[in-house]
Amino acid sequence: MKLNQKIAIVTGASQGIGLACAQRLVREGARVMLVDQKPEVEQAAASLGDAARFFRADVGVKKEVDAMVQATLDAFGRIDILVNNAGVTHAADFLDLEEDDFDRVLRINLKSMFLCSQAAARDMVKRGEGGCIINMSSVNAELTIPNQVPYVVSKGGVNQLTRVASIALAHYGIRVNAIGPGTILTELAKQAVLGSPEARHTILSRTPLGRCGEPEEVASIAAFLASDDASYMTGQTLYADGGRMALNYTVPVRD
Ligand SMILES: NC(=O)C1=CN([C@@H]2O[C@H](COP(=O)(O)OP(=O)(O)OC[C@H]3O[C@@H](n4cnc5c(N)ncnc54)[C@H](O)[C@@H]3O)[C@@H](O)[C@H]2O)C=CC1
Ligand SMILES: C[C@H](O)[C@@H]1OC(=O)[C@H](O)[C@@H]1O
Repeated sequence: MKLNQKIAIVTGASQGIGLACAQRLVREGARVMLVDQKPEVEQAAASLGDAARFFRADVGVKKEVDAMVQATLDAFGRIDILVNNAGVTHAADFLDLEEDDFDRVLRINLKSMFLCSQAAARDMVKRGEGGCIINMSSVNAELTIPNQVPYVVSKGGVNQLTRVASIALAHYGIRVNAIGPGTILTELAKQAVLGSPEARHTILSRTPLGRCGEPEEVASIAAFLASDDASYMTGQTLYADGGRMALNYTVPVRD
């Protein structure tokens, strides 16, 4: 139980990687505020028992982020860990992409992480006992998917936000790191890149471990980064992608 009595916020926690992170942090002894815009977040929190609460918010809206932080302080009295996980994608070719779609993805995937980090860090600084922020980036911070322009742009920004926030907050004992998953078996990936056998084959042909990842294999990294086992790590992005998805290298796909 490496996170005994720590208080965590996990955004995008109704399903997928976020829910897996909340489950693992609870297993490690933390108490967790699950945050999501979807009503399913209530059921997700209920599945975790007394160690969890829920708050519905659009984390790309400052007013709702401030309310999320206040609700966490009201419920648990402090914030030790923030997992910025909420994210969306939008598929469109560069020349067809609409401004509103670009803005929406950047607001949710990148601006939200700034808003949540600033709001949580202000409480951590006030309390003077340090803290930990974990941003959910992606291999797509470095590997481009041509028809997912705002997604790859947002994830590149997440890596830089992680670095700049880590420098700004180090003096206060607040560590800021990111996780860069490869293709993980969630609704997002199923809709974005796993929609056909051909698409799945393409991804697996560039994945040396020969399979997509499970949400729990990302959650274990979040639990590590949140714990004192990572006490000397800040400003880093840890990739969990089954082996770098190299552009020209392919591996035999084991069906
Ligand atoms: N699934 C994958 O292959 C990979 C996912 N990621 C990242 O992991 C994170 C989680 O992704 P998945 O679990 O796959 O997605 P998902 O689509 O299964 O779950 C995302 C959750 O975030 C919530 N959400 C979306 N916009 C929100 C907002 N404005 N406010 C609050 N909640 C919001 C959704 O309601 C949903 O419950 C995302 O940041 C994604 O970019 C990164 C690499 C790979
Ligand atoms: C939306 C992407 O295609 C999905 O999320 C990621 O970051 C991985 O590249 C997945 O394929």
